[in-house]
Amino acid sequence: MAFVTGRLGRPLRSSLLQVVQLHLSRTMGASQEDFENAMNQVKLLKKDPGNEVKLKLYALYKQATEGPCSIPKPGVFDFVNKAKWDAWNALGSLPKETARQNYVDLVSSLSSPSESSSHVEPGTDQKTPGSEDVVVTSEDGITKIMFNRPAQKNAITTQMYREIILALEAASKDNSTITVITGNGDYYSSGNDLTNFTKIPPGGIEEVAKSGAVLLREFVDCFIDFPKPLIAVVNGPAVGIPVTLLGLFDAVYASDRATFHTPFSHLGQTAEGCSSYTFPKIMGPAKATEMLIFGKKLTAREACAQGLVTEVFPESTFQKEVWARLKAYAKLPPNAMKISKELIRSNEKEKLHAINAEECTILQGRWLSDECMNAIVNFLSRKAKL
Ligand SMILES: CCCCCC/C=C/C(=O)SCCNC(=O)CCNC(=O)[C@H](O)C(C)(C)COP(=O)(O)OP(=O)(O)OC[C@H]1O[C@@H](n2cnc3c(N)ncnc32)[C@H](O)[C@@H]1OP(=O)(O)O
Repeated sequence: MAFVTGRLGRPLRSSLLQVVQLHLSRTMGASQEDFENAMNQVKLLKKDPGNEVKLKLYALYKQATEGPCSIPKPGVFDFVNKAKWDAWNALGSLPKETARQNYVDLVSSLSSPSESSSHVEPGTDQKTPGSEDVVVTSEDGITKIMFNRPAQKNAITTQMYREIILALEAASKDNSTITVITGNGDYYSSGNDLTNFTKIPPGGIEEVAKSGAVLLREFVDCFIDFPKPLIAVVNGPAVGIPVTLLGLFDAVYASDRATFHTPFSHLGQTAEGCSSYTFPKIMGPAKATEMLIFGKKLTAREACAQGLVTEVFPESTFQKEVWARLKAYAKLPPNAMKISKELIRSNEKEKLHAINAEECTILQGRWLSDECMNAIVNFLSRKAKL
């Protein structure tokens, strides 16, 4: 840890790079060969991935091969080309290498049934085969999206953010009535996988920060816009983004073993998931400050007293009680529930999108700060037993 002290800046960046060398096994960006393989895989997809995904693939392909969209915008009645142009243009100045990597990741999440989190047939009772990092099942009117990296405390990789986006998009349209997010193992989730920051593309750390902010914004937007009742079944401790997102859920059921921790200042980071707005609204600014600025960890009962958690259950009966209750809720008329959710949430949506955008812009800058790099180097050094 010698290299994390003193005045930072360039030396710290090179320290981060040194630590990153220890984590490089999974960190190389997609090669041209990976990209070409992915293009071939797309042609072999057994199922039509749907228009939204096809537009994403088109946009990423164009960005990866031609760079930012610079062709004239098609006319309003040229619906197909306008949708393609919009999708490409929305990628802004995303670097070619990142687009290539995102394309490869997206195809890999689609191409094998055991890999995709979002390919549960709508309305069917089935489990996604295989043991992947995000597992989606749909049963008894409930679509369950489960973090599934128990050995890493369900830390969320960039691939998982993308899979959850796809899973939420699919769940919003499937036949289920309610959607649940939960974790496998002893943790709900330990938040952003801090090794996400070690995948340094040719554009450097600036590019990591930029593409991270784009991904985070898209991820949180999906929660803001999710149309059905969204329930968190918090089976254990939660750190970082899985905590902040709770303000966008419709109900939060927690085991009495769960804890809620947002150590952003310790990490040189700032609030996300719209928590800079939802937390003060839910618990008042003073309690929100203790969590979001001072990193105070709450027990499940404290979080319930603050209004962040709906109800706490003893660990011994948690799963049984919560799922029995959710199965009963899932039998309620789906349209009435969706309309009521719309009534409760719609007047906040625009504001939440603006807050999300602002939080992501601020975080993009934070990720480049010495404070943040220092914290990540510290974590990686401990992990690498330096
Ligand atoms: C696209 C980018 C979007 C970014 C969004 C912004 C999000 C911000 C956040 O979420 S901030 C929160 C980040 N999370 C953390 O800071 C938690 C870090 N982890 C820990 O502090 C601890 O691991 C712990 C308290 C969660 C658990 O401690 P312990 O019980 O002692 O277990 P281990 O530390 O041994 O963990 C087991 C194993 O898991 C790995 N791991 C756990 N959490 C993370 C993580 N967040 N990122 C990466 N890896 C994690 C840990 O390193 C161990 O791995 P190993 O066995 O050493 O290989």
